[in-house]
Amino acid sequence: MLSPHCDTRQLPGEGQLIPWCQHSPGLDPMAPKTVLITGCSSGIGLALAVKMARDKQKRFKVIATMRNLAKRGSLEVAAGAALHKTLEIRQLDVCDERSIRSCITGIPNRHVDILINNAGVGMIGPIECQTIEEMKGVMETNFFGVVRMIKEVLPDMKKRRSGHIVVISSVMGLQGIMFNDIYTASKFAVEGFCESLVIQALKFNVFVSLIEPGPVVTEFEMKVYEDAENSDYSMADPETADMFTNLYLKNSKAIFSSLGQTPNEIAEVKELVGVICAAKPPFRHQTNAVYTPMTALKHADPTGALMTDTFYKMVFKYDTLMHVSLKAIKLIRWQARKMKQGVKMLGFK
Ligand SMILES: NC(=O)C1=CN([C@@H]2O[C@H](COP(=O)(O)OP(=O)(O)OC[C@H]3O[C@@H](n4cnc5c(N)ncnc54)[C@H](OP(=O)(O)O)[C@@H]3O)[C@@H](O)[C@H]2O)C=CC1
Ligand SMILES: CC1=C(/C=C/C(C)=C/C=C/C(C)=C/C=O)C(C)(C)CCC1
Repeated sequence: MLSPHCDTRQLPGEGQLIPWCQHSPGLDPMAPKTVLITGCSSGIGLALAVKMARDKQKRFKVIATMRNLAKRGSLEVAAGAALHKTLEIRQLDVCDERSIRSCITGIPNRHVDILINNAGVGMIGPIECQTIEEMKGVMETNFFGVVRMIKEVLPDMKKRRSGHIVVISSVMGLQGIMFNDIYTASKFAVEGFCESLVIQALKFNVFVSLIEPGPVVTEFEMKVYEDAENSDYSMADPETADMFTNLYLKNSKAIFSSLGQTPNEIAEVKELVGVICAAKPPFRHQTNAVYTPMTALKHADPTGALMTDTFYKMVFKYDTLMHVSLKAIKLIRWQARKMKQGVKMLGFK
């Protein structure tokens, strides 16, 4: 019989049911795993921290970190009874090595089973209007933030011959989107770094997984739109400035409203928690099946022509058709959600 901490869910692409506790052979399978998550003041980090801390099988002890502890209120409320039981809140700024070291050193035996690199910032707009310092800021958080965290925990994981490093990347880690040049570059950097590291890590029984969400409705979206509203576009030529404000922003809002997932959907069992608990965690996992055909364009044609032609036409030629399709997708997803709610209310799983 399996222990109560073993999970036999069948994950997509897996042919057999495997108990998750085989993930760390040699360790007490009953002991909860210590999970450290960065950027838990809002959005995906907060949702995931709560989901894991409130796990019915009590498989996790969550160290939910944030750079500014004054923002802990929402997490404390959402965690409810899990606070100080299966969830602790700690300060950690991924741009500050001392803050990282002090947080990790404060954990008994520096023992982190699962590291979830979630902290990140967005940046949109024409590059003519962004300073190199601002661009470096995005790389500092999204790329070097991940590198700093992994450098701190990997040696311990290697010694223990066990561990899982999860990185919240993005579909923009796979494919560029206009006016997201620097953000995309930061996520490509993360993907390249992890793709190189994964093989060496595997030799030490340490898994690396990249999670690639499409648009998720969080403060991330609000922050980039707010920045966009307050930015000065006089450094860009009028055609580029107009393309960004009147074409990109309009299209992006439509994409978020039709394809956007909620942070809770990302944290849901078959998404992040499913990947984390898999016996053999996948290296890459996209969370939004509706968005996946878009990223597939790149792999279908290595010359890049299929992807660039399609995106060019979507933006500049078939704008109206794209909006009609997005509205149809929004309606279908709304109906699917309602049906799911109805099924839940009737008491079916
Ligand atoms: N929303 C989306 O559409 C998508 C988001 N992602 C990725 O998901 C991750 C989470 O974003 P999301 O939840 O959407 O956005 P949120 O803005 O809601 O959350 C981002 C979190 O990162 C934190 N953070 C930023 N800088 C630092 C830092 N230096 N040190 C520690 N924490 C920091 C923020 O803290 P603070 O409150 O202090 O700013 C916040 O807690 C990011 O990596 C993002 O790139 C990927 C695909 C899509
Ligand atoms: C797909 C697509 C578009 C926009 C996609 C967006 C806006 C994706 C956002 C993803 C996010 C926010 C990821 C975060 O990491 C355009 C350019 C409007 C038109 C062409 C096709």
